[in-house]
Amino acid sequence: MEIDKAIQGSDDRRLKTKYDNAVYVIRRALALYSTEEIAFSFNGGKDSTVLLHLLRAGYFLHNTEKSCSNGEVADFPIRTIYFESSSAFPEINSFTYDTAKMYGLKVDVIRTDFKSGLEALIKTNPIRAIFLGVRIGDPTAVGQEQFSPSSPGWPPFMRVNPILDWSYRDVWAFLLTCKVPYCSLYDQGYTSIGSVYDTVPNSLLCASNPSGGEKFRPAYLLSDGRLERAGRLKKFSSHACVNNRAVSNGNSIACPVDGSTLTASVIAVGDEILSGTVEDQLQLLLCRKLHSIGWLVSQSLVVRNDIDSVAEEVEQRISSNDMVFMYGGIGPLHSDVTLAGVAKAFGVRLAPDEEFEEYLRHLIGDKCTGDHNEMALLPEGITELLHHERLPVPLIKCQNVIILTATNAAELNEQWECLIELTESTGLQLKEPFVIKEVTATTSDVEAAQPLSKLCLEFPDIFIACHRKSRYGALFVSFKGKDEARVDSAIEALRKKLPVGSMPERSSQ
Ligand SMILES: Cc1cc2nc3c(=O)[nH]c(=O)nc-3n(C[C@H](O)[C@H](O)[C@H](O)COP(=O)(O)O)c2cc1C
Ligand SMILES: Nc1ncnc2c1ncn2[C@@H]1O[C@H](COP(=O)(O)OP(=O)(O)OP(=O)(O)O)[C@@H](O)[C@H]1O
Ligand SMILES: [Mg+2]
Repeated sequence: MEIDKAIQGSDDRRLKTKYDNAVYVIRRALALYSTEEIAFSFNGGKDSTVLLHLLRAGYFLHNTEKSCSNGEVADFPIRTIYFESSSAFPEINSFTYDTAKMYGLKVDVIRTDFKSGLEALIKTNPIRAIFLGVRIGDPTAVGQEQFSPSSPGWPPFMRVNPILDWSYRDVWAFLLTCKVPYCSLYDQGYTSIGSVYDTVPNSLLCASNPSGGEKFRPAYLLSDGRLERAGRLKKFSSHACVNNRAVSNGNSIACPVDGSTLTASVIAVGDEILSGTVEDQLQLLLCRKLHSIGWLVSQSLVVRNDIDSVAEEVEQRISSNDMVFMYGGIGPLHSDVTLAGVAKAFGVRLAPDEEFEEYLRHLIGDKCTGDHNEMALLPEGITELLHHERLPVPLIKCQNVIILTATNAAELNEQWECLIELTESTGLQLKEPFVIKEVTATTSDVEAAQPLSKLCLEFPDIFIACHRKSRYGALFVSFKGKDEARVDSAIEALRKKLPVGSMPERSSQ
C-alpha cells in the first residue's frame, strides 16, 4: 500500500509515530463499527486530505490482516460525506470531486447545514461513527478526544478524530512524504481554508515580487504552525493583503482602515421594508451611532422574514465583522424569525430561557399564553442577556450578534444609550469617533474624476465618497477619517486640484 510504504521508508521518526497512532485509532474504529456504520467527512481541506490517505492505509491494513490479501486499495468503501456550500472556493470544490474520482470515493454531497444534513443522513443510514480531520488548535477541537460523542443537541454519533494530536508541521510532513495531491490553494499562500468570505492567503507567506505585486509562498513553508489561521481573519484586517480574493469579492472600498478599526454590519429583518410599505429609519440612525463611536459599518441590509434568509446573512456577517446588529422580526408572530435565524446561523437550537421568561412574565403578567412563552425561546448556549435598569426586558446578545427590539427612533436611542453604558459586557468598544466632513463642488463628474482618483491615492487613510442630490446640481464630496487634520488636508488638497472657484464653501459637518 503506497501510503504505508512511503511512511515506512521515511526517516522522519516523529511522523512515523503520528502515523502509527492515527492508524491505530482508525483500526480501533474499524473493529468497533462495520463499514456501513461509518462515514468520512471530507471537504478537500489539507487535514481531511491527510485523513483520507490515513483511512485508505488503515482500511487496507485492517483488511490484509483479516484476509491476508496483498495489493492496492482499488475502491474505498467508506461512505464519504461532503457538505457543499456556495461560499466554498471553486478550487476546493474541484479538488474534492477530482479526489473522489481518483480514489473511488462514494461521496454523498449534502447541501444543507451540518446539523440538519447529519440528522437526515443518520435517519436514512445506519451511521454510528464519523471520521473528522479535526486537530487540537482548531476552534472546534475544544474538549474533544480521539473518540468523542457528538455534542448535546446534535444527532447522535461518535466523532472519530485520528489526527487530533497532529501539528501543522505533521500535516505537511505527511502530505509531502506521501507525495499525494492537495488543493492548489495551499500553493498560493492559503494555510487553512474556510469560505470565500472569511479566508485570505496568510500574510506571513506574503512575498513582494519584483514587479511590485504580491506573491504568496506555499503553505508548507509557514514556519510557525500556530499561525495557520492568520488568513482566517476579518476582511478588513491589516493582516490581510488588500489584493486578495475575500476583499475583492465582498467590498470595493479602497480600505482606508487600519487593523484597529472595528467593523459592524446592520441587518434589518422585514418584508414590509422590502415591499416598500414601511420606511426603515433605524438603519440610518444606527449607522450614525456606530460611526459616532468610531466603528465602520461594512454592510447594512434588509432580509426577508424567513429563517434561512436570516441565517444565511448572519452566518456571512458574523465571520467578517466584529459585531452584527439586528432589529425587526422579534416577538411571537409567525413572521418573527430573527432569533430562529440567528440560532440556525450558529448551529444551535432555540431553547427555553427561564430568566428571560421571568422578565416576560413581569411585563405581560397573566396574559402570558403559549405564544408568549415562545418569546422566551433563545439560541441555546450562546445567548447573553444584557440587563439595564432602564430596559423593561434585557437585550439579547448571541456571541457577536446584538439583537435590538426597538421599533422606532426613540426606542433605538434609549436602547443604544443603555448599550453604551454596558460596554463591558457587550464588547462594544468605544473608539475614537470618525470625523465626517462634506464639501460641494460645481464641477462635472468628468472634471472631478481624475483629481478625486489622485486624491484617494494621496489620502489612503481617508474614505472619500461622492454623490449628487440632483443630476445637474452640485457634487457632494464627503471625507471620513479618524484624524480631523488629515480630513481637512484632504479637503484642501481637493480644492487645489479642482478649477478655481468650483469648491465654494463647506456645506456641513
Ligand atoms: C461531520 C461533522 C460533525 C460535526 N459534529 C459536531 C458536533 O458534534 N458538535 C458541534 O458543535 N459541531 C459539530 N460539527 C461542526 C464543526 O464543529 C464546525 O462547526 C464545522 O466543522 C465548521 O468549522 P469552521 O467554522 O472552522 O469551518 C460537525 C461538523 C461535521 C462536518
Ligand atoms: N464542508 C465540509 N464537508 C465535510 N466535512 C467537513 C466540512 N467542513 C469541515 N469538515 C470536517 O471538519 C474537519 C476540520 O475542518 P478544518 O477546516 O479545520 O480542516 P480542513 O478543511 O481539512 O483543513 P484546513 O484547516 O486547511 O481548512 C475537516 O477535516 C472535515 O473532516
Ligand atoms: Mg477547512
